[in-house]
Amino acid sequence: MIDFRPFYQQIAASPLSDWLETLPLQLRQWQKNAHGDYAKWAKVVDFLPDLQAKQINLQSAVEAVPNQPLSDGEQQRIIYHLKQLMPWRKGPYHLHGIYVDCEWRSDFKWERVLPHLAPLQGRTILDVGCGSGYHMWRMVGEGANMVVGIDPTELFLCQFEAVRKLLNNDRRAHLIPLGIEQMQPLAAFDTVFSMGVLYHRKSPLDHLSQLRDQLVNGGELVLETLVIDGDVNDVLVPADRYAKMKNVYFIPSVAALINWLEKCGFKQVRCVDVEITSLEEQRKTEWLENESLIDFLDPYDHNKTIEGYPAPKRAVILANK
Ligand SMILES: Nc1ncnc2c1ncn2[C@@H]1O[C@H](C[S@+](CC[C@H]([NH3+])C(=O)[O-])CC(=O)[O-])[C@@H](O)[C@H]1O
Repeated sequence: MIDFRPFYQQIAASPLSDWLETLPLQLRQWQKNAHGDYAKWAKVVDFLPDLQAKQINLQSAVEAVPNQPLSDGEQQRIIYHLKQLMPWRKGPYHLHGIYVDCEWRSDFKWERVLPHLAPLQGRTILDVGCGSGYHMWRMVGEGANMVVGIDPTELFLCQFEAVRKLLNNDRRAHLIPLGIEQMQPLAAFDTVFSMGVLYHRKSPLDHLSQLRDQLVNGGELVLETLVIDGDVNDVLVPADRYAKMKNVYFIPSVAALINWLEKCGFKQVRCVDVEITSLEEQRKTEWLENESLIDFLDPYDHNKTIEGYPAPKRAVILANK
């Protein structure tokens, strides 16, 4: 089982120390209700070997460069264990010569976002809905002081811990298996990321307020979400599914989103990027058995989802508290 006590020790003398009022009890409760396969997935992390990498590169990729090339047998053993944690959605990871080619090229998103950010050097960062943690490692690569991700999906916690183990057990990033709505307001993070989460929330303005509650005064919010074309009053609320996803609630226009952020008290709200999701960024690989973007689009018109809605388009918005 994954041990969170080292994290408690690490935050005890940090700006996050108030979190110790609620976190240990919440995680004890979480453990009781965790997914039936959690114990099996956590064991996979234990089965992975303790390899010492010659170099860890987190600046241009997420990569552990091996001391010496692994034998075919060793590589196959690690691939076997990592594949017990499929589907691998967010990546890619280069781990001791093994290329974990995930469904998403999360590096594409990072390249769209990074040039616009206040420098991450020395910052304390929260990544809400961090998935397997790909972007957290890239934040560490930019010199962040501490990166905490939260994501309630147990499989992603185990993927994150597997990657951590193969990155020389790096303890500059941490994944806590909670939803944002469960976090006490800490007002302690210099930068808060919420990427790919807003459209999954039933109450988007509450989500924005919860993100604001985690920021220090003057801190920066990085919000990335699905958008539609339109003006300040245009918001799509899909009738049933959107791109085959059951849990999509609100897809605003950029103007509507900026209005929401301002209503929640954010300042200097600005849109820095809008991009249609490409078939190069989200696609099927040998690291996932499920369908991918190509199956979610109208086969005769890739500008539409299979349900007839506008195809996925994503905006990056920055704002300050
Ligand atoms: N209440 C919640 N609180 C926190 N996380 C949540 C919650 N509900 C769902 N999630 C998590 O938010 C992530 C959204 S994926 C974005 C990953 C990454 N950020 C990316 O930008 O590539 C996008 C997508 O799958 O559509 C998943 O990992 C959920 O488990």
